[in-house]
Amino acid sequence: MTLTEGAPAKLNLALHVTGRRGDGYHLLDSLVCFAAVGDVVTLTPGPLSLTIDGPFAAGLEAGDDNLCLRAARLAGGQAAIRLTKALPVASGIGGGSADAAAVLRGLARMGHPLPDRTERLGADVPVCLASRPARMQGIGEVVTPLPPLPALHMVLVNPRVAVPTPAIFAGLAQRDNAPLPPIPTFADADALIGWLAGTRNDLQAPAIAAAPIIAQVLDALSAQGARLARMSGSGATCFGLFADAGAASRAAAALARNGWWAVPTELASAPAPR
Ligand SMILES: C[C@](O)(CO)[C@H](O)COP(=O)(O)OP(=O)(O)OC[C@H]1O[C@@H](n2ccc(N)nc2=O)[C@H](O)[C@@H]1O
Ligand SMILES: Nc1ncnc2c1ncn2[C@@H]1O[C@H](COP(=O)(O)OP(=O)(O)OP(=O)(O)O)[C@@H](O)[C@H]1O
Repeated sequence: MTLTEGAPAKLNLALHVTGRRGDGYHLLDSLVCFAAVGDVVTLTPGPLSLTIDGPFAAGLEAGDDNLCLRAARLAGGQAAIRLTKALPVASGIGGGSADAAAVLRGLARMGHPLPDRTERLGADVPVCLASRPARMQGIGEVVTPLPPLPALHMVLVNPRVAVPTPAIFAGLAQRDNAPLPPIPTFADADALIGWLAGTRNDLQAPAIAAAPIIAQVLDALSAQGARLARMSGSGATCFGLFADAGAASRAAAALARNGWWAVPTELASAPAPR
């Protein structure tokens, strides 16, 4: 029996860095949601193994360090894992964490309980396990589910530059920023976009310093009519929020002409409850 689990892209709609722990990890306060685009993981009972295919398979090794295998070992699960990699690697949308979470969800369906402290696999793994809108705090291990968000028409854009997360945190000029303002229940996309305007991604400035093309991506999203354009995670993927699905599709087609990965999408539907 083969199980399939989606591994949707994680988006940090807002990301404030509020401090740093003694071990160097940063304290975060983030509004996280998930997009309808993502990797796909299938699990077939049997000895542990991993094969990778899909458009971004070439950027990734299937060795012991792969987060799919690390997740399976942490859960004590045995399965032949197939990862179809649709998300660019090291791009701020949680690809590896989403894959690890999908493996853990699949193994849970096969009877292997979820391990404790999944943030050891990656700071984004706890929020990716839920794969639904949430506030993420601590270093990523404190996940508070939120009510469903209003429908969003989005474009994700990656200029095909891999950005290593540690270097971006190291480039922060200030580490003790204010937390997010209180998160209301948003009546519609206008209300959400209005609230987001009062928030930031604190990693955006150091990421632009490391990879200036990110500023071009943000400008290009705005020029295509995005009502809000911002970077996700530690970059380099940026998202734009658009008025409707047609506007998002037209913007993605125009941005793809730069040779960038540019996909129109919407919010993911949440995975079935376990
Ligand atoms: C930036 C975010 O994408 C926001 O959602 C995540 O916090 C990063 O999550 P991730 O890629 O799963 O990160 P990890 O693989 O756990 O950490 C990579 C590196 O990023 C830095 N790191 C990560 C998370 C965090 N809260 N503080 C950090 O300082 C650390 O140097 C760490 O060694
Ligand atoms: N299954 C996997 N998918 C992607 N990257 C993986 C995977 N397993 C291990 N990695 C390694 O993890 C690193 C981070 O990749 P990932 O795509 O998770 O970053 P990211 O999109 O920046 O994530 P985040 O938003 O959580 O910071 C890469 O350098 C990659 O080599």
